[in-house]
Amino acid sequence: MSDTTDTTDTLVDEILDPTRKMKAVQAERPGGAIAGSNPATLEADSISAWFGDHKVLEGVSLTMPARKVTALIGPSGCGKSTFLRILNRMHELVGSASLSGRVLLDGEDIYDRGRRITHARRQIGMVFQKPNPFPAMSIYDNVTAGLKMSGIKAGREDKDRLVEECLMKAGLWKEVRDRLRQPGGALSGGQQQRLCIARSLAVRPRVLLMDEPCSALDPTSTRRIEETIHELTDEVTIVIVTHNMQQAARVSNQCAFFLAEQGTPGAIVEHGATDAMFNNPQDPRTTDYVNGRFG
Ligand SMILES: Nc1ncnc2c1ncn2[C@@H]1O[C@H](COP(=O)(O)OP(=O)(O)OP(=O)(O)O)[C@@H](O)[C@H]1O
Repeated sequence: MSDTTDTTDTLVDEILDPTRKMKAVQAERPGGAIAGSNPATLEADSISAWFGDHKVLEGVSLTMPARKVTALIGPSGCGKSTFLRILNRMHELVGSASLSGRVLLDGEDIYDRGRRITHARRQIGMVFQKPNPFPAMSIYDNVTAGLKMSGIKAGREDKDRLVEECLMKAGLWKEVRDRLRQPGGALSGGQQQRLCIARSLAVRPRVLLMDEPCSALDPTSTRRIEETIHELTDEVTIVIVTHNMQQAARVSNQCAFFLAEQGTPGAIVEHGATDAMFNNPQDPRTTDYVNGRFG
């Protein structure tokens, strides 16, 4: 067996058994390391962001604890999606975009010089507003597509196990197990979104970012995704942008309320436990927003 195959097999084993990698990492580097595969705490420290000269975020600091769901709420244009995209280095894909501040994944700055962008993206996955499976690709290949993009090769048996595991976690296995070779594009919108979640999980992210994942879905599919979010909290830290206050209340442990007032950059007005944000907010602007008085 070649060295390449050994490395590949190890990576696949790590994907299938996250504790294996963590034990190895912890043995090598006491105190933990960025390369682990367990849910991580994500911390934004004084994040400001620009598109060209237009400052869209100002001094945003927020801790998103491991194994918790954090909801980002606020009216349109206040910078929630920009903030989310900063959390996995997607903001820098826009030519005019810039930022200041730090994003710490279990204490390690993903923007440190020398940290590869692909490393951050693999550990911090993203599910988008509109389900975006590869439509002509089979359900099975959609799930394993992330492996290929991350340069991870796997044998058939390992892939089979991984596909089943990820589809189970995404709550889709029972619906598709008899038609894994059918195209991803043939699924319903809600099923496609769960397929995208399964695809994200296949590279064993430590954090999953979700940008309005239910806004294109009907109420039943929305419920199903919310159940999936609940079931995933032991697997991955979740940060979700949502305009739906009931959804924020149902799925999140904590909320951060963003606002961009009168042409000023977006900032966090208030954040805290979801119960407190909805039932006992400290800022009158939060009270108005969560009660649907604006936005
Ligand atoms: N690619 C871009 N180029 C230039 N400006 C942008 C770009 N993307 C977002 N903006 C601007 O940044 C600000 C924040 O936008 P962002 O999409 O982050 O807000 P949001 O709170 O997520 O809004 P929504 O809830 O409507 O999705 C807005 O003023 C928007 O016009």
